[in-house]
Amino acid sequence: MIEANSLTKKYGDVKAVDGLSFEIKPGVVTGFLGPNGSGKSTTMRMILGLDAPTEGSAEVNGKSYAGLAAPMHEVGALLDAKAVDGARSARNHLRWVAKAGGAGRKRVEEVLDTVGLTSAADAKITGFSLGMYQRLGIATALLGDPPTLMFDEPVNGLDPEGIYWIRTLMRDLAAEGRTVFVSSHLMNEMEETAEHVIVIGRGRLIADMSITELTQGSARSHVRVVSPRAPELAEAVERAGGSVTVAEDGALLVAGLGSPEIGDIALDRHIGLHELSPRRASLEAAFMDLTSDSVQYRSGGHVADERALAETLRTLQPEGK
Ligand SMILES: Nc1ncnc2c1ncn2[C@@H]1O[C@H](COP(=O)(O)OP(=O)(O)OP(=O)(O)O)[C@@H](O)[C@H]1O
Repeated sequence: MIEANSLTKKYGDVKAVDGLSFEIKPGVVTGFLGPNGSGKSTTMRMILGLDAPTEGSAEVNGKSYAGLAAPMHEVGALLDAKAVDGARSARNHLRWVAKAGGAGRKRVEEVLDTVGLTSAADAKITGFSLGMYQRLGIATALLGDPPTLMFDEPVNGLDPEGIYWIRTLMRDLAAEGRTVFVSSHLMNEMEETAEHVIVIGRGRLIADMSITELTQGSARSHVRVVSPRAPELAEAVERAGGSVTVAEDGALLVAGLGSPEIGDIALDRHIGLHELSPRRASLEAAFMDLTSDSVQYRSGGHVADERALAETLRTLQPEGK
């Protein structure tokens, strides 16, 4: 569990983090989404006691970081994967950290295995690829077998295989009941990894909600239906309260009713279905809907203003889009 209460950090006149309050719960991966420079790293550093808040506070498992008796066994973090002594081997680096934090040599071998670095464990770290650095950073975070984990942009610069590996690991760690808090500046990345998102812009909270909540509420979520008796089905679906539009290929796009209801309507009338597929709005589209709502909306007790949201959205698109 991680808790931030009115967390604020000023660097001179710049408010890097501005009154952030949130609670990160165990058992799910929570994404921390915000454009570059929005204050994600600073927030994580304050949670880890590496930066002092100007105002407010942060707690890990109910205590401030400084109050944790055995920090390595309470929270593990990957902030900057390259911040290690490259002259050492991965095994020696981990042994050194383990000794300092109170973990045994057996645990070092376990984490090397978890991250797939056993065969490279005795090579000098300097020769590592970025992906291997990330794996080593994750191994270090896991050393104390902590219930809370934080990863700052862990997939940056990784190839698809590395990204897939990290995503799976995070979900597995959350499924074990751990608190997993992971930052990214890309919306599509978070959509694949997290169940819940905290979105910030310019150091301020913009949204704090589950991805399902966000996307199911979006008008862009619909069910795609293909049937040889489409017009008849469309009429029945509309009578049942669904709204239907027809795609270019003749498929019905139904909003307002779920697949089970549409399937039952078709069955009652003995109408054949060739396709019945729920299409969830993308996280990106759902956020667009929020902006176009033109009203301010509340999240986590904070009011997000439209301009901040629109500005944040613009910078959260996948690169090259
Ligand atoms: N030590 C520092 N001194 C002065 N300004 C800082 C310092 N650290 C961060 N900042 C500023 O605080 C703001 C937030 O930075 P931060 O690194 O927390 O953002 P971020 O969301 O993690 O972005 P990125 O993904 O680029 O790291 C930025 O404007 C940054 O320039």
